[in-house]
Amino acid sequence: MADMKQYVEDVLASIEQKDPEQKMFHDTVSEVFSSIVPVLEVHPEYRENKILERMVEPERTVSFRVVWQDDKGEVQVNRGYRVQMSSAMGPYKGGLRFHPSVTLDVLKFLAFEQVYKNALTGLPIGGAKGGSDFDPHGRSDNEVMHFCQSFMTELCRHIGPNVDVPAGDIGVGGREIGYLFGQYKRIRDSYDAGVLTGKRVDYWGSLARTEATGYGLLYFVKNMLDAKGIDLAGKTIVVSGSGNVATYAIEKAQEYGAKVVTCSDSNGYIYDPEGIDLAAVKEIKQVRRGRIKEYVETHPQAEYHEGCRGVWTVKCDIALPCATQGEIDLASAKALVANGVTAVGEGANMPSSLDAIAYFQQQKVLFAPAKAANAGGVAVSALEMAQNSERLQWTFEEVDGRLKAIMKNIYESARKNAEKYADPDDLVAGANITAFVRVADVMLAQGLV
Ligand SMILES: NC(=O)C1=CN([C@@H]2O[C@H](COP(=O)(O)OP(=O)(O)OC[C@H]3O[C@@H](n4cnc5c(N)ncnc54)[C@H](O)[C@@H]3O)[C@@H](O)[C@H]2O)C=CC1
Ligand SMILES: O=C(O)CCC(=O)C(=O)O
Repeated sequence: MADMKQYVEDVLASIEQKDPEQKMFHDTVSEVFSSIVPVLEVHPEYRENKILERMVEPERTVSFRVVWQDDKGEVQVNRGYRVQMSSAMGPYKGGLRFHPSVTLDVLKFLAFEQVYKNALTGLPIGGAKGGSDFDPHGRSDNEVMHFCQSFMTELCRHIGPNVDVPAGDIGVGGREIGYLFGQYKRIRDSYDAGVLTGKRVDYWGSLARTEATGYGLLYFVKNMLDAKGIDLAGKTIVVSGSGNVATYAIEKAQEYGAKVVTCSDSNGYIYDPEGIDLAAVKEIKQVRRGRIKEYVETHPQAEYHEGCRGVWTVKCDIALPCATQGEIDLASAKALVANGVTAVGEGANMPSSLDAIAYFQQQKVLFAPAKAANAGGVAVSALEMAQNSERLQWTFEEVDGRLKAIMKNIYESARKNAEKYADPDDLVAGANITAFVRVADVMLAQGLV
C-alpha cells in the first residue's frame, strides 16, 4: 500500500511541478487519485502502463482569440478554450462556461472531473470542457449573439457529432446554445443536430435536458437517503445558486415534499422561512435576467443577505450547493454541521473544498459527490445525442424515466465499490473507483494513445 501511495504522491508532485499555478486542477486530481490507491494495489498494470500519468495530460487543448463588437461599436477581445481531456469512452463531451473567472486551470479541473462523471453514466461519452472569460451578464442579446458567433467560428474546427459535443454550463443556456448552433451550421453547411446538446426542444434538443441536472441530483440524494431509511418529505433544504441546476433541484425537492428555504446568486442569498416561491425565482432569473434580491420586493416575509457564504449558516437538514466551485470551505462545513445538517448533495462541480469534504465524512454527514450526484445533466445530453442520431425525439416521461434509472445505477455502483474498497458510506471513494476502473480498462484495451 505504501508503495502505491508513494506512486500517487509522485504523480501529484509532478503535475504541481509542471503547472504550479493550476491549484484547482491539482485538487481534483488529488481527490480522485487518493481514492484509488487500493485499486492500484490489485491492478499493477495501471502503473506499468502509466495510466495515471496519461490521465492528467489532456489529449488536446486549444486556446484562441475571440474578437467581437459590442453595441457601442467598440471592439472587444476575449479568450476562448476547449480542453479535450479524454476520448477513451466516446467523443469528447462536456459543457462550455462563459464567466470572467474562466482560466485554463478552471477548465482543466472541470474537464478532468467530466471524464469520470461521464464514465459513471454508462453511456458512450469521453470528457472535455471549454469556455471563455466573456461575461454575458449585462450584455444585450445582440452582443451575446456576436460573441457566440465569433467563438464558434474558431471552435467549429475542433468539434463534431463524433468528435466533440459541447453543451451549456455557467453562463451558457438555451440562448447561447442557439447562437452557437446557428453559426456552426452556417460555417459547416451541415445540419449536425448532434454537435451540441442542450438545444431547444423545437430544433431537436431533448425533453428533460433543462431539468436533468437538478432532477438527477434529487434522484441521487433520494437513493442515498432511502438506503438509510430517511424520508425527504418534510426536510428543510438550503440551496445555493439560482441558475439551471439550482432551479430544477428546488423544483424536484419541492415535489418530494421538502421545504427549500434559500437560493442565491453571485451577489447574495435570500432566506424565505415559508419556503422558496419557485415561480417568482424563475420569473426573476429566466424571464427578467435580474438579481435574486428582487425576490424580497414581492415576498416581505423573506430576507436578503449580501454575500454568498452566509447561506451555509442557515439551519437545515440537507444542503445542496448548486452555484459554483469552492463555495463550501471548512468554516462553512463546520457551520452546517453545528446546525445539524445530515446530508450534502453537490449539484455544482467541486463546490466543497477537500478539507470540507473530509470534515463532512469525519462527522458522518451523508455526502453525495459532484461527479456522481450531478451526472444527470450530461447523461441526458448523451440521450440527446442518441435521439439526434436516430432522428427521433423521445417523450419527457421516457427521458425522465431513463434519467432516474441512470442515477440509481450510479448510486448503486458507487456504493458497491465503497463497500468493496473503503467505508461503505464513502461515496467519494466509491464513485472515483467505479469511474477510474472503467476508463483505465478501456485505455489499456486501446493501446498506447
Ligand atoms: N448545467 C448543467 O447541466 C450542469 C451544471 N453543473 C454545474 O452546476 C453549477 C451551476 O451551473 P448552472 O446552473 O448550469 O449555471 P447557471 O449559469 O445557470 O447558474 C449559475 C448560478 O451560480 C451563481 N454563481 C456563479 N458564479 C458564482 C460565484 N462566483 N459565487 C456565487 N454564485 C455564483 C450564479 O449567480 C447562478 O445563480 C456549476 O458548477 C456547473 O459546472 C454540473 C453539471 C451539469
Ligand atoms: O451536458 C453536457 O455535456 C455538459 C454537462 C456539464 O458541463 C457537466 O456535467 O458539468
